[in-house]
Amino acid sequence: MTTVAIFGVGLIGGSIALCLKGKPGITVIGHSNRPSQVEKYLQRGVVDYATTSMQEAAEQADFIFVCVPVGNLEEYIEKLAAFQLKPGCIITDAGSTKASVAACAKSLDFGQAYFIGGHPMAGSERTGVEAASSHLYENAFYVLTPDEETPETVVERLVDLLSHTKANIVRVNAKEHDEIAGAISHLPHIIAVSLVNQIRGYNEQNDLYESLAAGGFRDITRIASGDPTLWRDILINNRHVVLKLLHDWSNETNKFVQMLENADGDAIAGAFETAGNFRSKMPERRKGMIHSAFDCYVDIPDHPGIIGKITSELGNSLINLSNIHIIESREDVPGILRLSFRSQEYLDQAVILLTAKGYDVHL
Ligand SMILES: NC(=O)c1ccc[n+]([C@@H]2O[C@H](COP(=O)([O-])OP(=O)(O)OC[C@H]3O[C@@H](n4cnc5c(N)ncnc54)[C@H](O)[C@@H]3O)[C@@H](O)[C@H]2O)c1
Ligand SMILES: O=C(O)C(=O)C[C@]1(C(=O)O)C=C[C@@H](O)C=C1
Repeated sequence: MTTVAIFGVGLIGGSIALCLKGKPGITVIGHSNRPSQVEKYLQRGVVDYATTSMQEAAEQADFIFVCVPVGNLEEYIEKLAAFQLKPGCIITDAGSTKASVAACAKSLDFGQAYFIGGHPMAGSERTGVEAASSHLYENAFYVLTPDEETPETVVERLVDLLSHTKANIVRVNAKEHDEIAGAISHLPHIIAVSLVNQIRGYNEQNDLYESLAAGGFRDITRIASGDPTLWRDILINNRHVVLKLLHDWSNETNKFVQMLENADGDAIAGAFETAGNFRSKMPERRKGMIHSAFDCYVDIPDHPGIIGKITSELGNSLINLSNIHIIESREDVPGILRLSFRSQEYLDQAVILLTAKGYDVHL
């Protein structure tokens, strides 16, 4: 039996738990300091067992996932080093930054246990176990940052366990990870927040700004609704990288200032063309890179006409679909349909309708 302990059963930890729970030979233990949370994990069926004792969860684990906010990672890793961990136990984390946690782990003595940094490149602006989904990591990239001293067999054991997430595992150096994550995740969050705050200022004088904001504004600003504490921690932790990126960003926006001052239409069109070409080359299936704003996943049994039936049910109830995508269908699992909507309202209506009609719907 393989025992997996998860510290921080929120969006990310809860989704890992859901990927692993019920798989042959795997038991999932969830930990929270708060008894009410422990109760909740059990009630929602996210874990097999839950406890408020960190030591109890850690000492029986073969794998430990630390999925707490970046600002609390080091304190958790330090506590783990004080326990009698099982020989061969693998500790990993899910933090959005990797260099500082890797340095912290390196400074500790885990006995015969190992630490390998991790970061699933998928998530959402939502938090908490309520937002967890067994489909979150499907087709996304999942970064591991083993160092040169981590034995290959140990990395392979973790990769093997993570195959249940259906993510693509990639190995990246921790420092390089932080530079890239800074550019493709941390900087976009800052841009989204600054943009929303700029418009919020105009809206104070005239609330038509808010009313007229349509697809473009909503698409680029969804991530501005991320958890403030979580993002505070990420940005402070990776501030040296992010500061350099903001400097480059300022140069990019200055190019637009110049192009507009010069009314240089060719340069403006050229900027859109270059960006469009690059973006269109990003494969759609890479959920971690680009994913639609309001998605749900429906398990579809292998019946002819089932997709038409689902879309008709939605159409009959005037629920507008913005996209539909069949995620690979394999012999051992039912097919999965990804349904995308333009608003949270349509998504909520679709989930209620399809669940009432007996479909298995996941967020
Ligand atoms: N949100 C994303 O899109 C995303 C994606 C990839 C990785 N991550 C990383 O995963 C980790 C967890 O993020 P999440 O989105 O699951 O957040 P979340 O708020 O949904 O979950 C955090 C969990 O940690 C627990 N926790 C334990 N100690 C805590 C403390 N002192 N303060 C606050 N919470 C504490 C919370 O109870 C909760 O269960 C973070 O390190 C984050 O950087 C997030
Ligand atoms: O899709 C989102 O809402 C996310 O914010 C996910 C996202 C990202 O920026 O892409 C956020 C933080 C992570 O560490 C990894 C993924």
